[in-house]
Amino acid sequence: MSDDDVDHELLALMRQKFSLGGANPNAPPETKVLEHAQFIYDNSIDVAISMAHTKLAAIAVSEEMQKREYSTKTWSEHELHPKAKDEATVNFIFTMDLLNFSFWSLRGEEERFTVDYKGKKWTGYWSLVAALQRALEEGIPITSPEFWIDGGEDEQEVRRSDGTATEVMKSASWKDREAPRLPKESFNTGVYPDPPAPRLPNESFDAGVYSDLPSSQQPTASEANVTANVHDGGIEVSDEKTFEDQQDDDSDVWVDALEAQDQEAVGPEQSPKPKEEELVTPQRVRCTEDVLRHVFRSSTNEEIPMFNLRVHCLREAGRVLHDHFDGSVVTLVQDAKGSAAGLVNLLADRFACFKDESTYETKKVRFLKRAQIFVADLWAAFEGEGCGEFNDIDKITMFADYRVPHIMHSLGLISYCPPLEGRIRRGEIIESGHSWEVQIRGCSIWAIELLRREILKIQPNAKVNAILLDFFLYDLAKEKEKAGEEALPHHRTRSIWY
Ligand SMILES: Nc1nc2c(c(CN[C@H]3C=C[C@H](O)[C@@H]3O)cn2[C@@H]2O[C@H](COP(=O)(O)O)[C@@H](O)[C@H]2O)c(=O)[nH]1
Repeated sequence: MSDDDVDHELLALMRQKFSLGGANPNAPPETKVLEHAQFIYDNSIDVAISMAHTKLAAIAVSEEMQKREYSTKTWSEHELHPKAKDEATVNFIFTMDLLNFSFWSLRGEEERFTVDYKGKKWTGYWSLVAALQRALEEGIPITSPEFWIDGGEDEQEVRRSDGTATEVMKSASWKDREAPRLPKESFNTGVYPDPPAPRLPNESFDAGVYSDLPSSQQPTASEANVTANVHDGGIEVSDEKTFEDQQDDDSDVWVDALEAQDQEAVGPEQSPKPKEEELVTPQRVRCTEDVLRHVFRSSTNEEIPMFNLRVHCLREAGRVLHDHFDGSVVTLVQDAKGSAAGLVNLLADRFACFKDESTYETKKVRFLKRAQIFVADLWAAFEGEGCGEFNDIDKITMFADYRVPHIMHSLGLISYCPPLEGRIRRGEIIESGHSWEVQIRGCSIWAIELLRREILKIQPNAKVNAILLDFFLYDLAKEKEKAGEEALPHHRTRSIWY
């Protein structure tokens, strides 16, 4: 064979080994999370999986899940989870999983971020769910993507004071809009009046940029990413708060205007009471930082961790949904055409704040925890139907956070090398992207896969997948935490990813 001849055998081998020549467009979507988890486990030196404990746990966990009739139905039985199978629930779950990270606190139970709702005090993940439910009850559309982009609608409904006639008024531009004159008491009901128009002309909003930042300060996509990706594979609160600083300025403007309005309302020369026939400005809220601080207010003096990055996640997601999915989460879900892996990949490709990846031994590895838990929550909330119907749901893995690895360690499924266990026991933070953090996350995903396989060996007809195992272990962890049965604390990483 001369040098010019093509060695077709070698080419076929290379194509097969490196899937060269373009991926097969008809191949079903894959997230590669489980493949990467196995790679991490095969190359891990600081985290181990005990097959003996895995076999024992397979018996205990499958028996307990059967006893509790643990299924997708369990999801909606939680007091705070939405029950309806409708678009509002799709939006609720998306909002929840957009912000579903880093609730742990260095403070004690009495001091940590806490949300009072329905007569109870909620912490951790449940504080987020409670805050969202509370906001909706207060009339704040916190689960609406259009609300997040802070530009508000171009149209606003203006009701007559007798509530009968309604006319839709197209506001020429936010700049021209009058600050509303609402009687003071409406403010106290927690229903916020519109803040004064931002200082930008409407066109800056139409340009699809954040509406309340002077264009000179708009975070470009890469800047926003840089803000969002301060650390490889993870994220920390960044100092560059051009975006947030501007938010502070705007909210000051609004607070000043409201105080002036209050003065007006309570000053000696009472502003004339609005005449009955006058139109009452609609009680519509805009997504300013003050409104978000109200949504996530705590009954202790610790604010919700990483508040600025949560605001960033909402703004980014609102803008991406507005620009690419006509502002609708349902459209986003439908674009995945019934594939769970496809929807996970869509989230990771389109939303920086879902792109939960890291590197291990110079190889890029994917965890995609919040993208996967969004699909899993949809599947469970809709019991596998409608927006929760996926033809490949078993491709979803365990969600690599800080809570489930914690219970897996206490069950003996995973164990840590002494230096790592010491670090965790001392409550010292492990940097996001650190090899130890990546090994804990990857080995936890792989351990759940081994547990699932062991359960199917003893019960071939068991209706179990990584999602239900994960949900069950999370709920079990919370029960043990409540009962004070925690041996080792969970590992601590401040990260937007989980
Ligand atoms: N792997 C995994 N991680 C989960 C959950 C959930 C809640 N899922 C609900 C839906 C179905 C289940 O039945 C649950 O009722 C929250 N988290 C994560 O934990 C952390 C919060 O912990 P703590 O501060 O202690 O509340 C944070 O990273 C959060 O993202 C889960 O299920 N699996």
